[in-house]
Amino acid sequence: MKIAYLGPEASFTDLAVRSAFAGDERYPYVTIPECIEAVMEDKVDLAVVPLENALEGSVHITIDYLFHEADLSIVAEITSPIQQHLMIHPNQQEKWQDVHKILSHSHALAQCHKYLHHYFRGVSLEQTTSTAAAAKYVSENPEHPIAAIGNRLASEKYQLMIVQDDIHDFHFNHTRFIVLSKDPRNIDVPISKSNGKTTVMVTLPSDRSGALHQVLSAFSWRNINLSKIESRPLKTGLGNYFFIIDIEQQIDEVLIPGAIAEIEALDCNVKVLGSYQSYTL
Ligand SMILES: O=C(O)C(=O)C[C@]1(C(=O)O)C=C[C@@H](O)C=C1
Repeated sequence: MKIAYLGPEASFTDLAVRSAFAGDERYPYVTIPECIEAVMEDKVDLAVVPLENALEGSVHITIDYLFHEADLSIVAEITSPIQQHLMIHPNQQEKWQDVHKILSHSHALAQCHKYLHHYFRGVSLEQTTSTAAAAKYVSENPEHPIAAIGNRLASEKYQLMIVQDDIHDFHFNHTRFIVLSKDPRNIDVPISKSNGKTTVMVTLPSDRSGALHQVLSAFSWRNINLSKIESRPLKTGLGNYFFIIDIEQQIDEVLIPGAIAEIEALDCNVKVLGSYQSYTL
């Protein structure tokens, strides 16, 4: 299979793809929308993109793109531990504490916020398209006093030196990656499997009091466990939102379809993004 991922090589997304799809062909793309479009345009079979980090929360571009732009299904979820390290070009080894700029993905910078505030106050932070893109940039600019934040594979791949390891602010740092496909299908990944999940996106009728409460009741009285609900702007005006809801079980024949039918009868719009297995690295 051909698999698009947020690259370049040695991003955290690449690490997840290497573990879950060891024998498959990997195709790096610069941005998350480019990965998603590669599936829509049949350039690849699947795309793997980040969805949520335990410290920094959702990757909004992924959620928004799936709601507004793409008609794809989530076919698997891969949760991976995330360890962030500070790395520099070996030419800058002596002066690593005096770097002028630190580059990384916005989520990685946020995961190390306390560390950066404490040790690199006043140093400019620059966002890159991924942690691996930051490492690659540092390796291509050996004369600049700059550093990147990323994983160990990136330091090896781009021949950088790790000067501080495990700089993420909280020990429990995990990211959920989703596997996207044009058709709902079963993807079997040779890593440890936990319970299945279903993700839906719900739009409420405008201006009806209690609508969200009624949506949640449709799940609650059926004893369907939810693990996440988050609102995102509909982009039609202030105060207009859609909701992304994670259900802690795979779609069945009765309970979830029943809840969806009840929610639709309330004039809500429901889109099932996927019903899939959850894997943990
Ligand atoms: O930049 C990378 O290496 C990515 O794969 C992206 C990403 C993210 O979007 O959250 C993935 C995992 C980490 O949480 C940091 C960055």
